[in-house]
Amino acid sequence: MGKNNKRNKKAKQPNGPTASSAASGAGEDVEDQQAARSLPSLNPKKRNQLNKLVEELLDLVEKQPANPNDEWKQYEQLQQLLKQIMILEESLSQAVCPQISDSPDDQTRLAKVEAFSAWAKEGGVHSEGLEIAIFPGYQLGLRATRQLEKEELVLSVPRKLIFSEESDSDCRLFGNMPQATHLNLAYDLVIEKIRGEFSEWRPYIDVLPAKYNTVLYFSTKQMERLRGTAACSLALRQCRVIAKQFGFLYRYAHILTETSSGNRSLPGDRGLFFAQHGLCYKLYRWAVSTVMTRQNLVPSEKQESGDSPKFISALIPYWDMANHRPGKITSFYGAVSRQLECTAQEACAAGEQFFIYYGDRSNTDLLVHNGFVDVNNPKDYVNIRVGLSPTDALAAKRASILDKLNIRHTAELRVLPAPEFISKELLAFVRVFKMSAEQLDHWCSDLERAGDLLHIDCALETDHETRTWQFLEDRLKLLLAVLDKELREADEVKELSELELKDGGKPGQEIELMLLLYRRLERSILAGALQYAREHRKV
Ligand SMILES: C[S@@+](CC[C@H](N)C(=O)[O-])C[C@H]1O[C@@H](n2cnc3c(N)ncnc32)[C@H](O)[C@@H]1O
Repeated sequence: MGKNNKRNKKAKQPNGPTASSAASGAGEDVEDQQAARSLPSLNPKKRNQLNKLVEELLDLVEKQPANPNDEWKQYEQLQQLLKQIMILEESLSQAVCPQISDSPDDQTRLAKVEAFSAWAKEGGVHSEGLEIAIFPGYQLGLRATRQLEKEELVLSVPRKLIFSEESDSDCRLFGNMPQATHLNLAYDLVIEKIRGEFSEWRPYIDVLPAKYNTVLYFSTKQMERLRGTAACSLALRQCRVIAKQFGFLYRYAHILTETSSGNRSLPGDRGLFFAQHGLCYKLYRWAVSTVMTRQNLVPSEKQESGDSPKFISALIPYWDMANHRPGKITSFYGAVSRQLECTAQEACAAGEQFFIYYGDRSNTDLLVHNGFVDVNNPKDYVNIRVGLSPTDALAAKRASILDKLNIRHTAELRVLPAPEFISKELLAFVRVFKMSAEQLDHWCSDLERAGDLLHIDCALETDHETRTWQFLEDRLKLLLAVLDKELREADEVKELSELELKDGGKPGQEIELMLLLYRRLERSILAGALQYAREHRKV
Protein backbone atom coordinates (compact mmCIF):
# COMPACT_ATOMS: atom_id res chain seq x y z
CA MET A 1 0.00 0.00 0.00
CA GLY A 2 2.74 2.40 -1.07
CA LYS A 3 0.51 5.39 -1.76
CA ASN A 4 -1.31 5.10 1.51
CA ASN A 5 2.00 4.86 3.34
CA LYS A 6 2.94 8.09 1.67
CA ARG A 7 -0.11 9.76 3.17
CA ASN A 8 0.70 8.37 6.61
CA LYS A 9 4.29 9.51 6.36
CA LYS A 10 3.12 12.98 5.39
CA ALA A 11 0.87 13.15 8.45
CA LYS A 12 3.87 12.52 10.73
CA GLN A 13 5.94 15.30 9.22
CA PRO A 14 6.31 18.44 11.33
CA ASN A 15 4.82 21.64 9.97
CA GLY A 16 6.95 23.81 7.72
CA PRO A 17 9.28 22.89 4.89
CA THR A 18 11.84 20.24 5.71
CA ALA A 19 14.51 18.54 3.67
CA SER A 20 12.41 15.38 3.48
CA SER A 21 9.24 17.19 2.39
CA ALA A 22 11.21 19.04 -0.27
CA ALA A 23 12.52 15.69 -1.46
CA SER A 24 9.05 14.15 -1.53
CA GLY A 25 7.79 17.28 -3.37
CA ALA A 26 10.44 16.71 -6.02
CA GLY A 27 9.35 13.06 -6.25
CA GLU A 28 5.76 14.15 -6.74
CA ASP A 29 6.83 16.57 -9.48
CA VAL A 30 8.43 13.67 -11.32
CA GLU A 31 5.25 11.62 -10.85
CA ASP A 32 3.14 14.51 -12.19
CA GLN A 33 5.31 14.69 -15.30
CA GLN A 34 5.13 10.92 -15.73
CA ALA A 35 1.34 10.87 -15.36
CA ALA A 36 1.02 13.66 -17.94
CA ARG A 37 3.49 12.03 -20.36
CA SER A 38 1.50 8.80 -20.35
CA LEU A 39 -1.45 10.58 -21.97
CA PRO A 40 -1.85 11.13 -25.71
CA SER A 41 -1.76 14.75 -26.77
CA LEU A 42 -4.15 15.99 -29.44
CA ASN A 43 -2.62 17.47 -32.59
CA PRO A 44 -3.00 21.24 -33.16
CA LYS A 45 -5.65 20.75 -35.85
CA LYS A 46 -7.89 18.73 -33.52
CA ARG A 47 -7.21 21.15 -30.69
CA ASN A 48 -8.30 24.09 -32.86
CA GLN A 49 -11.46 22.29 -33.89
CA LEU A 50 -12.19 21.56 -30.25
CA ASN A 51 -11.56 25.15 -29.23
CA LYS A 52 -14.14 26.30 -31.77
CA LEU A 53 -16.70 23.69 -30.73
CA VAL A 54 -16.32 24.63 -27.08
CA GLU A 55 -16.84 28.32 -27.88
CA GLU A 56 -19.94 27.34 -29.86
CA LEU A 57 -21.14 25.27 -26.91
CA LEU A 58 -20.64 28.18 -24.53
CA ASP A 59 -22.58 30.52 -26.83
CA LEU A 60 -25.40 27.99 -27.04
CA VAL A 61 -25.80 27.37 -23.31
CA GLU A 62 -25.63 31.08 -22.58
CA LYS A 63 -29.11 31.48 -24.10
CA GLN A 64 -31.99 31.02 -21.71
CA PRO A 65 -34.68 29.01 -23.53
CA ALA A 66 -38.07 30.77 -23.58
CA ASN A 67 -40.32 27.70 -23.51
CA PRO A 68 -40.17 23.89 -23.35
CA ASN A 69 -39.89 23.57 -27.14
CA ASP A 70 -36.92 25.93 -27.31
CA GLU A 71 -35.39 24.11 -24.37
CA TRP A 72 -35.69 20.81 -26.20
CA LYS A 73 -34.19 22.24 -29.42
CA GLN A 74 -31.30 23.66 -27.44
CA TYR A 75 -30.74 20.26 -25.85
CA GLU A 76 -30.64 18.58 -29.27
CA GLN A 77 -28.08 21.11 -30.51
CA LEU A 78 -26.05 20.64 -27.35
CA GLN A 79 -26.03 16.87 -27.80
CA GLN A 80 -24.77 17.34 -31.37
CA LEU A 81 -21.92 19.55 -30.20
CA LEU A 82 -21.00 17.21 -27.36
CA LYS A 83 -20.99 14.27 -29.76
CA GLN A 84 -18.51 16.06 -32.03
CA ILE A 85 -16.41 17.04 -29.02
CA MET A 86 -16.33 13.45 -27.75
CA ILE A 87 -15.27 12.15 -31.17
CA LEU A 88 -12.34 14.58 -31.33
CA GLU A 89 -11.35 13.75 -27.76
CA GLU A 90 -11.69 9.97 -28.20
CA SER A 91 -7.99 9.04 -27.84
CA LEU A 92 -7.71 11.11 -24.70
CA SER A 93 -10.91 9.83 -23.10
CA GLN A 94 -9.85 6.24 -23.82
CA ALA A 95 -6.67 6.93 -21.91
CA VAL A 96 -8.15 8.71 -18.88
CA CYS A 97 -11.41 6.73 -18.60
CA PRO A 98 -10.14 3.38 -19.92
CA GLN A 99 -12.83 1.24 -18.31
CA ILE A 100 -15.69 2.84 -20.21
CA SER A 101 -17.38 0.25 -22.39
CA ASP A 102 -20.94 -0.75 -23.15
CA SER A 103 -20.87 -3.83 -20.92
CA PRO A 104 -21.79 -3.62 -17.22
CA ASP A 105 -18.72 -3.11 -15.10
CA ASP A 106 -19.84 -4.78 -11.85
CA GLN A 107 -17.44 -7.72 -12.28
CA THR A 108 -14.54 -5.46 -13.23
CA ARG A 109 -15.19 -3.40 -10.13
CA LEU A 110 -15.61 -6.43 -7.89
CA ALA A 111 -12.16 -7.61 -8.95
CA LYS A 112 -10.75 -4.40 -7.43
CA VAL A 113 -12.66 -4.71 -4.16
CA GLU A 114 -10.03 -6.73 -2.31
CA ALA A 115 -7.34 -4.11 -2.88
CA PHE A 116 -9.81 -1.34 -2.05
CA SER A 117 -10.94 -3.01 1.19
CA ALA A 118 -7.32 -3.51 2.29
CA TRP A 119 -6.59 0.18 1.49
CA ALA A 120 -9.67 1.26 3.42
CA LYS A 121 -8.80 -0.93 6.41
CA GLU A 122 -5.25 0.33 6.48
CA GLY A 123 -6.57 3.89 6.34
CA GLY A 124 -8.72 3.25 9.44
CA VAL A 125 -12.15 2.29 8.03
CA HIS A 126 -14.08 -0.04 10.36
CA SER A 127 -16.58 -2.20 8.51
CA GLU A 128 -16.18 -5.56 10.24
CA GLY A 129 -19.74 -6.85 9.72
CA LEU A 130 -19.95 -5.77 6.08
CA GLU A 131 -18.55 -6.73 2.72
CA ILE A 132 -18.95 -5.36 -0.79
CA ALA A 133 -20.96 -7.53 -3.19
CA ILE A 134 -22.94 -7.35 -6.43
CA PHE A 135 -26.71 -6.87 -6.10
CA PRO A 136 -28.57 -7.08 -9.40
CA GLY A 137 -30.44 -3.84 -10.04
CA TYR A 138 -28.16 -1.92 -7.66
CA GLN A 139 -24.68 -2.63 -9.09
CA LEU A 140 -22.45 -2.98 -6.01
CA GLY A 141 -23.71 -2.69 -2.46
CA LEU A 142 -22.94 -3.72 1.12
CA ARG A 143 -23.79 -7.17 2.47
CA ALA A 144 -23.97 -8.13 6.14
CA THR A 145 -21.50 -10.87 7.00
CA ARG A 146 -23.20 -11.46 10.38
CA GLN A 147 -26.42 -10.43 12.09
CA LEU A 148 -26.41 -6.64 12.52
CA GLU A 149 -28.58 -5.19 15.26
CA LYS A 150 -30.73 -2.10 14.89
CA GLU A 151 -28.79 1.06 15.87
CA GLU A 152 -25.50 -0.85 16.04
CA LEU A 153 -22.50 1.15 14.80
CA VAL A 154 -21.53 -0.81 11.69
CA LEU A 155 -19.27 1.48 9.71
CA SER A 156 -16.87 4.33 10.40
CA VAL A 157 -14.65 6.24 7.98
CA PRO A 158 -11.94 8.54 9.36
CA ARG A 159 -11.47 12.06 8.06
CA LYS A 160 -8.19 11.29 6.35
CA LEU A 161 -9.97 8.82 4.07
CA ILE A 162 -12.78 11.26 3.24
CA PHE A 163 -12.12 12.86 -0.14
CA SER A 164 -13.01 16.55 -0.16
CA GLU A 165 -11.60 19.85 -1.30
CA GLU A 166 -9.75 19.88 2.01
CA SER A 167 -7.88 16.65 1.22
CA ASP A 168 -4.46 18.11 0.63
CA SER A 169 -5.37 19.47 -2.78
CA ASP A 170 -3.99 22.60 -4.36
CA CYS A 171 -6.33 22.36 -7.31
CA ARG A 172 -8.74 25.11 -6.23
CA LEU A 173 -10.50 26.51 -9.23
CA PHE A 174 -13.82 27.76 -8.05
CA GLY A 175 -12.34 29.83 -5.23
CA ASN A 176 -14.04 30.06 -1.91
CA MET A 177 -17.62 30.26 -3.19
CA PRO A 178 -19.53 28.23 -0.58
CA GLN A 179 -22.03 27.02 -3.18
CA ALA A 180 -19.18 25.70 -5.36
CA THR A 181 -18.00 22.98 -2.99
CA HIS A 182 -19.36 20.18 -5.20
CA LEU A 183 -17.65 21.77 -8.23
CA ASN A 184 -14.35 21.83 -6.40
CA LEU A 185 -14.84 18.19 -5.48
CA ALA A 186 -15.62 17.20 -9.09
CA TYR A 187 -12.55 19.11 -10.27
CA ASP A 188 -10.34 17.41 -7.70
CA LEU A 189 -11.69 14.06 -8.80
CA VAL A 190 -10.91 14.93 -12.44
CA ILE A 191 -7.33 15.65 -11.39
CA GLU A 192 -6.96 12.46 -9.34
CA LYS A 193 -8.38 10.39 -12.20
CA ILE A 194 -5.87 11.94 -14.62
CA ARG A 195 -3.05 11.19 -12.19
CA GLY A 196 -4.00 7.53 -12.56
CA GLU A 197 -1.56 5.16 -10.91
CA PHE A 198 0.15 8.07 -9.17
CA SER A 199 -2.98 9.08 -7.29
CA GLU A 200 -3.11 8.06 -3.66
CA TRP A 201 -6.88 7.66 -4.18
CA ARG A 202 -6.38 5.09 -6.92
CA PRO A 203 -7.73 2.04 -4.94
CA TYR A 204 -10.92 4.01 -4.31
CA ILE A 205 -11.21 5.39 -7.84
CA ASP A 206 -10.77 1.85 -9.20
CA VAL A 207 -13.96 0.61 -7.51
CA LEU A 208 -16.11 3.50 -8.68
CA PRO A 209 -18.52 2.81 -11.54
CA ALA A 210 -17.06 3.47 -14.98
CA LYS A 211 -20.32 5.07 -16.07
CA TYR A 212 -23.60 6.17 -14.56
CA ASN A 213 -27.32 6.31 -15.25
CA THR A 214 -27.49 10.05 -14.67
CA VAL A 215 -29.16 12.30 -17.24
CA LEU A 216 -25.71 13.26 -18.58
CA TYR A 217 -25.43 9.73 -20.02
CA PHE A 218 -28.88 9.69 -21.66
CA SER A 219 -29.09 9.52 -25.44
CA THR A 220 -31.50 11.99 -27.05
CA LYS A 221 -33.87 9.09 -27.65
CA GLN A 222 -33.81 8.15 -23.98
CA MET A 223 -34.30 11.77 -22.95
CA GLU A 224 -37.39 11.90 -25.17
CA ARG A 225 -39.04 9.54 -22.72
CA LEU A 226 -39.01 12.36 -20.19
CA ARG A 227 -40.85 14.77 -22.46
CA GLY A 228 -44.08 15.87 -20.85
CA THR A 229 -42.96 14.72 -17.38
CA ALA A 230 -42.11 16.90 -14.41
CA ALA A 231 -38.49 15.74 -14.71
CA CYS A 232 -37.86 16.93 -18.27
CA SER A 233 -36.98 20.56 -17.72
CA LEU A 234 -34.84 19.72 -14.69
CA ALA A 235 -32.96 17.06 -16.66
CA LEU A 236 -32.33 19.38 -19.61
CA ARG A 237 -31.20 22.13 -17.29
CA GLN A 238 -28.78 19.74 -15.62
CA CYS A 239 -27.24 18.84 -19.00
CA ARG A 240 -26.96 22.53 -19.88
CA VAL A 241 -25.34 23.48 -16.58
CA ILE A 242 -22.77 20.68 -16.67
CA ALA A 243 -21.90 21.42 -20.30
CA LYS A 244 -21.40 25.05 -19.34
CA GLN A 245 -19.09 24.11 -16.47
CA PHE A 246 -17.12 21.87 -18.78
CA GLY A 247 -16.92 24.70 -21.33
CA PHE A 248 -15.56 27.10 -18.71
CA LEU A 249 -13.02 24.57 -17.49
CA TYR A 250 -11.93 23.77 -21.01
CA ARG A 251 -11.63 27.45 -21.92
CA TYR A 252 -9.58 28.08 -18.80
CA ALA A 253 -7.27 25.15 -19.55
CA HIS A 254 -6.86 25.54 -23.32
CA ILE A 255 -7.96 28.94 -24.56
CA LEU A 256 -7.28 31.59 -21.95
CA THR A 257 -4.20 30.31 -20.18
CA GLU A 258 -0.54 29.78 -20.94
CA THR A 259 0.80 26.23 -20.87
CA SER A 260 1.45 25.23 -17.28
CA SER A 261 4.57 23.45 -16.05
CA GLY A 262 2.72 22.11 -12.99
CA ASN A 263 4.76 24.12 -10.53
CA ARG A 264 3.57 23.02 -7.10
CA SER A 265 4.56 26.28 -5.43
CA LEU A 266 2.05 28.24 -7.56
CA PRO A 267 -1.47 27.83 -6.17
CA GLY A 268 -3.74 26.09 -8.66
CA ASP A 269 -0.96 25.44 -11.17
CA ARG A 270 -0.87 21.69 -10.61
CA GLY A 271 -4.61 21.47 -11.25
CA LEU A 272 -4.23 23.50 -14.43
CA PHE A 273 -1.32 21.30 -15.52
CA PHE A 274 -3.43 18.15 -15.24
CA ALA A 275 -6.48 19.78 -16.82
CA GLN A 276 -4.33 20.79 -19.81
CA HIS A 277 -3.15 17.22 -20.23
CA GLY A 278 -6.22 15.15 -19.49
CA LEU A 279 -9.46 17.13 -19.37
CA CYS A 280 -12.17 15.86 -21.71
CA TYR A 281 -15.97 15.89 -21.62
CA LYS A 282 -16.35 12.18 -20.85
CA LEU A 283 -14.07 12.58 -17.87
CA TYR A 284 -15.90 15.65 -16.58
CA ARG A 285 -19.28 13.94 -17.02
CA TRP A 286 -17.96 10.94 -15.08
CA ALA A 287 -16.54 13.06 -12.24
CA VAL A 288 -19.69 15.16 -11.91
CA SER A 289 -21.88 12.04 -11.93
CA THR A 290 -19.67 10.42 -9.28
CA VAL A 291 -20.11 13.47 -7.08
CA MET A 292 -23.86 13.80 -7.79
CA THR A 293 -24.64 10.20 -6.94
CA ARG A 294 -22.27 9.65 -4.02
CA GLN A 295 -21.50 12.89 -2.20
CA ASN A 296 -22.35 13.73 1.37
CA LEU A 297 -21.72 16.90 3.34
CA VAL A 298 -19.15 17.06 6.12
CA PRO A 299 -18.20 20.06 8.27
CA SER A 300 -15.28 22.08 7.00
CA GLU A 301 -12.19 21.96 9.18
CA LYS A 302 -10.74 25.09 7.63
CA GLN A 303 -12.92 27.74 9.13
CA GLU A 304 -12.42 30.26 11.85
CA SER A 305 -13.83 29.28 15.22
CA GLY A 306 -16.91 31.37 15.85
CA ASP A 307 -18.02 31.25 12.20
CA SER A 308 -21.31 29.48 11.61
CA PRO A 309 -20.57 25.89 10.57
CA LYS A 310 -19.69 25.50 6.91
CA PHE A 311 -20.31 22.20 5.16
CA ILE A 312 -18.39 20.88 2.19
CA SER A 313 -19.13 18.15 -0.33
CA ALA A 314 -17.21 14.94 0.23
CA LEU A 315 -16.83 11.44 -1.11
CA ILE A 316 -16.75 8.87 1.67
CA PRO A 317 -15.08 5.64 0.53
CA TYR A 318 -16.79 2.40 1.59
CA TRP A 319 -19.81 4.19 3.09
CA ASP A 320 -20.71 5.26 -0.45
CA MET A 321 -21.16 1.59 -1.41
CA ALA A 322 -24.41 1.51 0.58
CA ASN A 323 -27.62 1.60 -1.43
CA HIS A 324 -30.80 3.40 -0.45
CA ARG A 325 -33.96 2.12 1.15
CA PRO A 326 -36.68 4.27 2.82
CA GLY A 327 -36.17 4.65 6.54
CA LYS A 328 -34.26 7.20 8.57
CA ILE A 329 -30.88 8.87 8.28
CA THR A 330 -28.35 7.02 10.41
CA SER A 331 -25.03 8.43 9.15
CA PHE A 332 -23.46 11.34 11.01
CA TYR A 333 -20.09 12.99 11.11
CA GLY A 334 -18.59 12.99 14.62
CA ALA A 335 -16.71 16.26 15.09
CA VAL A 336 -14.77 14.88 18.07
CA SER A 337 -13.99 11.44 16.63
CA ARG A 338 -13.38 13.09 13.22
CA GLN A 339 -15.07 10.28 11.38
CA LEU A 340 -18.28 9.48 9.55
CA GLU A 341 -20.26 7.01 11.64
CA CYS A 342 -23.08 4.91 10.30
CA THR A 343 -25.47 2.82 12.38
CA ALA A 344 -27.98 0.21 11.16
CA GLN A 345 -31.46 1.69 10.63
CA GLU A 346 -32.93 -1.77 11.19
CA ALA A 347 -31.72 -5.27 12.04
CA CYS A 348 -30.05 -6.96 9.08
CA ALA A 349 -29.51 -10.73 8.88
CA ALA A 350 -26.21 -12.23 7.71
CA GLY A 351 -26.16 -12.42 3.91
CA GLU A 352 -28.72 -9.65 3.40
CA GLN A 353 -28.07 -6.30 1.76
CA PHE A 354 -27.37 -3.49 4.21
CA PHE A 355 -29.19 -0.28 3.21
CA ILE A 356 -29.00 3.31 4.37
CA TYR A 357 -31.53 6.08 3.84
CA TYR A 358 -30.36 8.91 1.56
CA GLY A 359 -33.03 11.34 2.83
CA ASP A 360 -36.42 12.63 1.68
CA ARG A 361 -36.33 12.98 -2.11
CA SER A 362 -38.98 12.74 -4.80
CA ASN A 363 -38.46 10.31 -7.65
CA THR A 364 -37.97 13.30 -9.95
CA ASP A 365 -35.06 14.35 -7.81
CA LEU A 366 -33.69 10.81 -7.52
CA LEU A 367 -33.90 10.34 -11.29
CA VAL A 368 -32.22 13.62 -12.20
CA HIS A 369 -29.58 13.70 -9.48
CA ASN A 370 -29.02 10.09 -8.42
CA GLY A 371 -29.75 8.07 -11.54
CA PHE A 372 -32.37 5.74 -10.05
CA VAL A 373 -35.99 5.74 -8.90
CA ASP A 374 -37.50 4.16 -5.81
CA VAL A 375 -40.79 2.40 -6.53
CA ASN A 376 -41.62 2.36 -2.81
CA ASN A 377 -40.82 6.00 -2.18
CA PRO A 378 -43.08 7.27 0.63
CA LYS A 379 -41.83 10.82 0.04
CA ASP A 380 -42.66 10.98 -3.64
CA TYR A 381 -44.49 13.89 -5.27
CA VAL A 382 -44.87 15.54 -8.66
CA ASN A 383 -44.30 19.26 -8.90
CA ILE A 384 -46.62 21.31 -11.06
CA ARG A 385 -46.01 24.87 -12.05
CA VAL A 386 -48.65 27.48 -11.25
CA GLY A 387 -48.49 31.24 -11.49
CA LEU A 388 -50.52 34.42 -11.28
CA SER A 389 -51.18 36.01 -14.62
CA PRO A 390 -49.52 39.42 -15.13
CA THR A 391 -52.61 40.52 -17.12
CA ASP A 392 -54.99 39.68 -14.26
CA ALA A 393 -56.40 42.95 -12.89
CA LEU A 394 -56.83 41.29 -9.50
CA ALA A 395 -53.29 39.86 -9.35
CA ALA A 396 -52.17 42.28 -6.60
CA LYS A 397 -54.95 41.18 -4.26
CA ARG A 398 -54.27 37.52 -4.96
CA ALA A 399 -50.56 38.18 -4.34
CA SER A 400 -51.24 39.71 -0.93
CA ILE A 401 -53.06 36.56 0.22
CA LEU A 402 -50.31 34.33 -1.20
CA ASP A 403 -47.69 36.45 0.57
CA LYS A 404 -49.49 35.88 3.83
CA LEU A 405 -49.38 32.14 3.12
CA ASN A 406 -45.69 32.27 2.17
CA ILE A 407 -46.50 30.92 -1.28
CA ARG A 408 -44.66 32.42 -4.24
CA HIS A 409 -46.65 34.05 -7.03
CA THR A 410 -45.13 31.64 -9.54
CA ALA A 411 -44.34 28.36 -7.90
CA GLU A 412 -43.75 24.65 -8.28
CA LEU A 413 -46.29 23.02 -5.96
CA ARG A 414 -46.81 19.39 -5.09
CA VAL A 415 -49.25 16.76 -6.26
CA LEU A 416 -48.94 13.90 -3.78
CA PRO A 417 -49.64 10.17 -3.68
CA ALA A 418 -52.64 8.85 -1.66
CA PRO A 419 -54.01 9.70 0.81
CA GLU A 420 -53.21 13.42 0.43
CA PHE A 421 -53.22 13.84 -3.36
CA ILE A 422 -53.13 17.66 -3.40
CA SER A 423 -50.65 19.47 -1.13
CA LYS A 424 -52.16 22.16 1.04
CA GLU A 425 -50.08 24.83 -0.69
CA LEU A 426 -51.35 23.80 -4.12
CA LEU A 427 -54.93 23.76 -2.90
CA ALA A 428 -54.57 27.19 -1.30
CA PHE A 429 -52.91 28.61 -4.43
CA VAL A 430 -55.74 27.43 -6.68
CA ARG A 431 -58.35 28.67 -4.21
CA VAL A 432 -56.75 32.13 -4.31
CA PHE A 433 -56.33 31.93 -8.08
CA LYS A 434 -60.04 31.18 -8.50
CA MET A 435 -61.45 33.84 -6.13
CA SER A 436 -63.90 36.37 -7.55
CA ALA A 437 -63.41 40.12 -6.90
CA GLU A 438 -65.84 39.98 -3.94
CA GLN A 439 -64.21 36.88 -2.49
CA LEU A 440 -60.80 38.54 -2.77
CA ASP A 441 -62.10 41.64 -0.96
CA HIS A 442 -63.50 39.42 1.75
CA TRP A 443 -60.23 37.51 2.31
CA CYS A 444 -58.03 40.61 1.98
CA SER A 445 -60.09 42.40 4.66
CA ASP A 446 -58.92 39.83 7.22
CA LEU A 447 -55.59 38.43 6.10
CA GLU A 448 -55.05 36.78 9.48
CA ARG A 449 -57.58 34.15 8.38
CA ALA A 450 -55.66 33.30 5.19
CA GLY A 451 -54.21 30.18 6.83
CA ASP A 452 -57.69 28.59 6.71
CA LEU A 453 -57.29 28.28 2.94
CA LEU A 454 -54.68 25.58 3.51
CA HIS A 455 -57.22 23.26 5.10
CA ILE A 456 -59.17 20.89 2.92
CA ASP A 457 -62.41 21.52 4.85
CA CYS A 458 -62.14 25.34 4.88
CA ALA A 459 -65.69 26.70 4.53
CA LEU A 460 -65.94 28.31 1.07
CA GLU A 461 -68.82 29.19 -1.21
CA THR A 462 -69.88 26.20 -3.31
CA ASP A 463 -69.21 27.86 -6.67
CA HIS A 464 -65.71 28.82 -5.53
CA GLU A 465 -64.91 25.27 -4.41
CA THR A 466 -66.31 23.91 -7.69
CA ARG A 467 -64.12 26.28 -9.73
CA THR A 468 -61.10 25.30 -7.62
CA TRP A 469 -61.54 21.57 -8.10
CA GLN A 470 -62.50 22.01 -11.75
CA PHE A 471 -59.23 23.87 -12.34
CA LEU A 472 -57.25 21.09 -10.66
CA GLU A 473 -59.13 18.45 -12.62
CA ASP A 474 -58.50 20.22 -15.96
CA ARG A 475 -54.86 20.75 -15.16
CA LEU A 476 -54.27 17.14 -14.14
CA LYS A 477 -56.10 15.89 -17.24
CA LEU A 478 -53.88 18.09 -19.38
CA LEU A 479 -50.70 16.80 -17.71
CA LEU A 480 -51.79 13.21 -18.29
CA ALA A 481 -52.60 14.01 -21.92
CA VAL A 482 -49.12 15.49 -22.40
CA LEU A 483 -47.62 12.30 -20.91
CA ASP A 484 -49.67 10.27 -23.40
CA LYS A 485 -48.38 12.34 -26.30
CA GLU A 486 -44.88 10.91 -25.88
CA LEU A 487 -45.97 7.37 -24.94
CA ARG A 488 -49.48 6.10 -24.28
CA GLU A 489 -50.21 4.32 -21.03
CA ALA A 490 -50.91 0.96 -22.69
CA ASP A 491 -47.56 1.09 -24.56
CA GLU A 492 -45.77 2.09 -21.38
CA VAL A 493 -47.18 -0.95 -19.56
CA LYS A 494 -46.33 -3.25 -22.46
CA GLU A 495 -42.75 -1.99 -22.81
CA LEU A 496 -42.20 -2.16 -19.09
CA SER A 497 -43.41 -5.75 -18.78
CA GLU A 498 -41.20 -6.75 -21.72
CA LEU A 499 -38.17 -5.22 -20.03
CA GLU A 500 -38.99 -6.60 -16.58
CA LEU A 501 -39.46 -10.08 -18.02
CA LYS A 502 -35.79 -10.00 -18.85
CA ASP A 503 -34.88 -10.75 -15.22
CA GLY A 504 -34.97 -7.30 -13.67
CA GLY A 505 -33.91 -5.51 -16.84
CA LYS A 506 -31.55 -6.51 -19.59
CA PRO A 507 -27.95 -5.35 -19.02
CA GLY A 508 -27.48 -2.15 -20.96
CA GLN A 509 -31.18 -1.25 -20.68
CA GLU A 510 -31.15 0.03 -17.10
CA ILE A 511 -31.85 3.59 -18.26
CA GLU A 512 -34.84 2.49 -20.37
CA LEU A 513 -36.23 0.56 -17.41
CA MET A 514 -35.74 3.47 -15.03
CA LEU A 515 -37.46 5.88 -17.45
CA LEU A 516 -40.49 3.64 -17.87
CA LEU A 517 -40.74 3.14 -14.10
CA TYR A 518 -40.49 6.87 -13.59
CA ARG A 519 -43.29 7.53 -16.08
CA ARG A 520 -45.50 4.93 -14.38
CA LEU A 521 -44.88 6.47 -10.96
CA GLU A 522 -45.57 10.01 -12.13
CA ARG A 523 -48.66 8.90 -14.03
CA SER A 524 -49.99 7.06 -11.00
CA ILE A 525 -49.64 10.15 -8.77
CA LEU A 526 -51.35 12.39 -11.34
CA ALA A 527 -54.13 9.87 -12.05
CA GLY A 528 -54.82 9.36 -8.32
CA ALA A 529 -55.04 13.13 -7.80
CA LEU A 530 -57.31 13.51 -10.83
CA GLN A 531 -59.75 10.99 -9.41
CA TYR A 532 -59.65 12.81 -6.08
CA ALA A 533 -60.27 16.19 -7.73
CA ARG A 534 -63.24 14.77 -9.66
CA GLU A 535 -64.79 13.44 -6.48
CA HIS A 536 -64.34 16.78 -4.73
CA ARG A 537 -65.82 18.78 -7.58
CA LYS A 538 -68.97 16.74 -7.35
CA VAL A 539 -69.41 17.11 -3.57
C1 LIG B 1 -23.86 5.89 -3.20
S1 LIG B 1 -23.97 4.86 -4.59
C2 LIG B 1 -24.27 3.28 -3.88
C3 LIG B 1 -23.35 2.22 -4.45
C4 LIG B 1 -23.57 1.88 -5.89
N1 LIG B 1 -24.66 0.93 -6.04
C5 LIG B 1 -22.34 1.36 -6.56
O1 LIG B 1 -22.41 0.35 -7.28
O2 LIG B 1 -21.28 1.95 -6.39
C6 LIG B 1 -25.53 5.39 -5.19
C7 LIG B 1 -25.97 4.70 -6.46
O3 LIG B 1 -26.39 3.37 -6.18
C8 LIG B 1 -27.55 3.03 -6.92
N2 LIG B 1 -28.68 2.87 -5.96
C9 LIG B 1 -28.72 3.23 -4.68
N3 LIG B 1 -29.89 2.89 -4.12
C10 LIG B 1 -30.62 2.32 -5.08
C11 LIG B 1 -31.95 1.79 -5.13
N4 LIG B 1 -32.75 1.78 -4.09
N5 LIG B 1 -32.38 1.29 -6.32
C12 LIG B 1 -31.57 1.29 -7.41
N6 LIG B 1 -30.32 1.79 -7.43
C13 LIG B 1 -29.84 2.30 -6.27
C14 LIG B 1 -27.80 4.21 -7.85
O4 LIG B 1 -27.13 3.96 -9.06
C15 LIG B 1 -27.17 5.36 -7.11
O5 LIG B 1 -26.75 6.40 -7.96
